[in-house]
Amino acid sequence: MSRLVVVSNRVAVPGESRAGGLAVALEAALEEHGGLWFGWSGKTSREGSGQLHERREGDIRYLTVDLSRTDLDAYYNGFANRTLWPLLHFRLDLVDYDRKTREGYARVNALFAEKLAPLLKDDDLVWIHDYHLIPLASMLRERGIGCRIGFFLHVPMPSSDLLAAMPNHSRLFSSLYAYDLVGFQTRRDVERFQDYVRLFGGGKVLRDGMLQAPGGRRFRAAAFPISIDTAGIARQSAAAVNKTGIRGLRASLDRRDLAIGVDRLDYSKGLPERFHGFERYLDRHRDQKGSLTYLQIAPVSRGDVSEYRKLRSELEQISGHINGAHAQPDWTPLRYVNRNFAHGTLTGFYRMARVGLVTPLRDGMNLVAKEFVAAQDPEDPGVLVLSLLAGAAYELKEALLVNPHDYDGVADAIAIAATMSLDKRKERWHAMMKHLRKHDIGYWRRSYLEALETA
Ligand SMILES: O=P(O)(O)OC[C@H]1O[C@H](O[C@H]2O[C@H](CO)[C@@H](O)[C@H](O)[C@H]2O)[C@H](O)[C@@H](O)[C@@H]1O
Ligand SMILES: O=c1ccn([C@@H]2O[C@H](COP(=O)(O)OP(=O)(O)O)[C@@H](O)[C@H]2O)c(=O)[nH]1
Repeated sequence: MSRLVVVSNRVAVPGESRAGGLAVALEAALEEHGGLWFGWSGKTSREGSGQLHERREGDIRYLTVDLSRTDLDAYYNGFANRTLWPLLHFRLDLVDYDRKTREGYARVNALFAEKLAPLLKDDDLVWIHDYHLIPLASMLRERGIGCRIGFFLHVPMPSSDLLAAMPNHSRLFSSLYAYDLVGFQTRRDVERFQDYVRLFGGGKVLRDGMLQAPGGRRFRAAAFPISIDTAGIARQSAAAVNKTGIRGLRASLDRRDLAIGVDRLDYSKGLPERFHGFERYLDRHRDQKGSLTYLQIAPVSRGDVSEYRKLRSELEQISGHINGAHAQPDWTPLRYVNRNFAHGTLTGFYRMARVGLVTPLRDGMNLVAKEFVAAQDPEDPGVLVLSLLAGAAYELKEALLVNPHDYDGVADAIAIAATMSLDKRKERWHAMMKHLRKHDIGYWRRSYLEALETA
């Protein structure tokens, strides 16, 4: 079996790791193959970029690199999160294109290539993750690396016209041609990438997912929808019931039902729209008023990027307005919390909720949607209200699917979810759980790595 080398912007070093599906999946893959996980250390250094940190845990070697403040600002806060993130989430209006941050992004990718290339062997399998590292394979190839290299894009691939609106787009996106396998979350993302290659990228779409770059190099593009540790989350949520934090939330609800949302504070997650949808629910379904409390957990994310700071103050304003207009002396309709919670606690919260609200404007997948389903009590499952514009909607078809821009539709879906009969709730939940049991995180990584091995 080949050694696996995983490269991602964030590395879940044991002890420092943030809970999440990706860490679980990649750790299990590295344990199976033995290997190396390489990426940013999460730290800035006054001595400049390049200082390496190493840690070993069994057969896994974690190698991380510090970045200077200037490089981090250009690469992560700049080009990755102010240019590529909005572009890939269909938000041309928010794209800030700047040659300087683009150079910083290229510089950090080149630094990764320089540190990684000497460590690679011909029979390694290299798996690079996400929009932070698009040009990395081409930079490794320039340094003579010939082993199999795969890429997985965790975020959406937008329409090709949007990609083509970015200055110098082909220099960046044609660097994807250096991979052997390019993985996307959904079939639609693959189709949109094929359109780009055909219409703007000078390449050809062949049969069976194969693509041909202008120089004749062939590579494959396919969908591998990421998932969760379904069985693990079901066990974790059942065990969470008696934890203090969970009991505290239940007691505070005073027998009211709970609706829950869990999202990084990001404009792609559609939080202002969701708040408006909830307010519309309070207005349109007065008979239900006072029977449902909505808890929105929204840990601050990318706080150095101005759009994220603006969003935070916008949400504070809307949540204050909703509670001011609708709260009663003994009931606050919306609880808005900017804290990060451990996975073990979140799964207990999900299980307690009658309604799960996942309404992004665009999302590559959205693991919270899948976690919400897996965490439900089989005897009394809650209902998922899910945006049609999340990757997860391609699989979780028995959720109540909504368009997040349609506030009335979101409002009515909340009302339907809150009053759905037990039989209907069970029927929908069983169908989604059946899918998630088979298509779990292990299925995702096995299918990707098998495809890369045979690429
Ligand atoms: O690393 P951050 O800047 O703090 O952001 C966290 C991650 O956000 C994005 O997640 C995406 O990946 C999920 C798993 O595939 C997917 O379900 C979700 O739809 C995506 O938004 C980002 O792509 C990651 O690189 C970040 O680490
Ligand atoms: O307070 C929190 C909020 C979120 N999460 C986890 O962060 C991940 C978010 O993944 P998702 O795909 O939904 O969105 P992303 O943030 O990656 O865009 C999920 O595993 C959540 O359980 C967490 O552990 N604590």
